[in-house]
Amino acid sequence: MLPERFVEKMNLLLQDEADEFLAVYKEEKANGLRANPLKINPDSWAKTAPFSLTPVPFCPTGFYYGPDEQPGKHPYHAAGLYYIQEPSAMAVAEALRPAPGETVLDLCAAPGGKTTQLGAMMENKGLLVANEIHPKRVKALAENVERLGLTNTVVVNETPEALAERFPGFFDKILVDAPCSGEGMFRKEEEAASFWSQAYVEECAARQRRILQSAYAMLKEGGILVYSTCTFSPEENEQTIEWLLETYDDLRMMPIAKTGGMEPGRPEWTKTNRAELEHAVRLWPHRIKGEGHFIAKLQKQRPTPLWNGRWGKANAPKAAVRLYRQFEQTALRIERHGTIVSFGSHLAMLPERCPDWSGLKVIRAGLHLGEVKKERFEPNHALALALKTDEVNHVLDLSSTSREITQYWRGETLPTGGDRGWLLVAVDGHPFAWGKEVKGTVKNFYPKGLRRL
Ligand SMILES: C[S@@+](CC[C@H](N)C(=O)[O-])C[C@H]1O[C@@H](n2cnc3c(N)ncnc32)[C@H](O)[C@@H]1O
Repeated sequence: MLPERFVEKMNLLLQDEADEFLAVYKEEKANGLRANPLKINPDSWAKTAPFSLTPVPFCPTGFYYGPDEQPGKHPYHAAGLYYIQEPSAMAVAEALRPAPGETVLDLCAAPGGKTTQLGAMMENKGLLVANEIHPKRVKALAENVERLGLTNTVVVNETPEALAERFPGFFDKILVDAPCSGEGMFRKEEEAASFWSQAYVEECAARQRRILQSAYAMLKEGGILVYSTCTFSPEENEQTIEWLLETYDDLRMMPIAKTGGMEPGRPEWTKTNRAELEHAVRLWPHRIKGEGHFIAKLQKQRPTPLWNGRWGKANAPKAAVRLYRQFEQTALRIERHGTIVSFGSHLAMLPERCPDWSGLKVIRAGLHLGEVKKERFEPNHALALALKTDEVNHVLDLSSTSREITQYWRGETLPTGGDRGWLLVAVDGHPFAWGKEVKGTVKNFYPKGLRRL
């Protein structure tokens, strides 16, 4: 059931178009997945995938899948070949499109739909900071970052204000995918509709402004900000951008290409009626196949002193690094170069040009290599998912339709007859998890919390 006042408000805003807009709430939602170019070639994979996929017009790695399919339950999902994402949400990272090597912040990042898309665009080069304020939601973000094989990403659990204090003028590109009243989620999550009120819309708008103040402070001169919501209210969209342009007179709106049915922002829904608001885009559920989004892109012009904080330094004990290097020499065919840091008994390799994070809450810093346990090195699941099968000496490749892959996913051991030590269990050639083959049996190293029970 749609809130009555929401229906009245949309009728006023959309007038002749309102019936068409409101009718979509009676239809089935569209389902989408975004193929992960860090692991597969999206186009060729889509042709052979075990789902019926059709392209999303505004995202080259995005596909719609049918209402009866369940890609979330397939082992390819666990192997990080794709991310299940509401189709219109796929347009947001496309508008920012960071290049490999840039310094990028995703300020409101959980559960990681846009982070994983940005990381793939960056080809794991440069630095991507994925921040989430809520301690529970940040866990899902870290899991998705690992599953998709991101190695240049630092997952952080901070407020935007704490980050702004530490990183003024630091980032080339920032995404604020803001917490919003979620009017575009009413079809996907019925609960979102029960939260809705005009007062809630206004509360969200005030919070968005606070978050944007922090984002602005963290941009370099010439840096680019993308702001997005999954709601339709002008208060949280055009009016938020109007406020931003009035507050920071050096911010310039940049046009976003209006592909695949996207429409311009609506200046007439603001006080000042600035024509440049048309550079923003609206994805309407009655115009595209998806739930709806608003996206705006802006560039900072004001001279901003460059960040001059401290950089991250290697601090891992030599003995621990030696154990990792021994593991690398026996199990892998590659050597990874980078700054290795320790968190207790755990080792991680930092992304390029990574700042010092002391005093801030970091959940995951770059690539989690593994842990030293009783003088031995145990590789982490994240390392398995960041490798390619030809980078590992021993691979146990299982078919996605085999009983063994389901057994392994459940946490069972597998009899193989060999004794090769660490090996990479793969599904149809894609890394799935670590296993340790000892005296004829592969011991299961699929993380307990991720098992499919
Ligand atoms: C729209 S969701 C982000 C979705 C995510 N970007 C994705 O693509 O998967 C907005 C996020 O902002 C977080 N949030 C809530 N209040 C916040 C605040 N005051 N500052 C920053 N983030 C906040 C929420 O916990 C939520 O995870």
